[in-house]
Amino acid sequence: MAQRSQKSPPPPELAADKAAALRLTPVSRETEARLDAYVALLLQWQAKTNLISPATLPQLWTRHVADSLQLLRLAPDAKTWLDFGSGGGFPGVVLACALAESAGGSVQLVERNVKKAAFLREALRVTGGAGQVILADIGDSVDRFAGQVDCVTARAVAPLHQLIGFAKPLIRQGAKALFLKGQDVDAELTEATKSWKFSPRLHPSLTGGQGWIVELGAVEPQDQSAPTPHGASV
Ligand SMILES: C[S@@+](CC[C@H](N)C(=O)[O-])C[C@H]1O[C@@H](n2cnc3c(N)ncnc32)[C@H](O)[C@@H]1O
Repeated sequence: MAQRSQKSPPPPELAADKAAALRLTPVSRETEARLDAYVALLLQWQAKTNLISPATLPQLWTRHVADSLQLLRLAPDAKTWLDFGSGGGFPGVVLACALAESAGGSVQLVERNVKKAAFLREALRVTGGAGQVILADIGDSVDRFAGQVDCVTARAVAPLHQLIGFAKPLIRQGAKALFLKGQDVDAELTEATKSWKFSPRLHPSLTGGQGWIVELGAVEPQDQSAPTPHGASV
């Protein structure tokens, strides 16, 4: 069970931001209690470790929590999730808090930074989130999850072409990919099509700004031996 927060209420600016976030992405009372515990821990650790950009702290709930929660409605039947480069826990810990309420739901959080992995473990412990932290490099660990993942996620970890390379074994086995991207999504898509054939669905972020979610259901490498329009091979 989530540990109910015994602290005083959040400062007024965070209370308004939290209300706005939960209007965008409503959650159960149980999930809200877990998220409260997570935010309290994150603010505590943030004082000594840089987990998120300090400039975004006043919008922690909308910029980070709701940004993460919005993925759930794009994969409503997904039970097993894998989050690449979870860092301070977005979207991985937020998803783990929400999935704790659904039977069989869980998230694997892959993070190579020792300190951040320790934070993620503590966040799962304090919130009772359904997940597990994997202290590893994505490239070294992803193969072992093929066939077991319904949905793979990443935010602010690597360019799209690299994320597709990491996720390819999972997507081939039926996983859906949901990658949170910013305003440079078009350039990233253009770059990725040099290496990969794919048909992305683009969802505008519910949290406003210039954010997008790139949804992928199938990827294949481009045929590197195909002749170019000038007759040379690439
Ligand atoms: C900019 S942070 C973003 C963290 C979080 N996803 C978010 O949106 O707040 C990128 C995180 O990905 C991790 N990371 C980057 N490349 C990785 C890799 N190849 N394997 C595992 N973790 C990686 C970094 O250690 C860092 O914690």
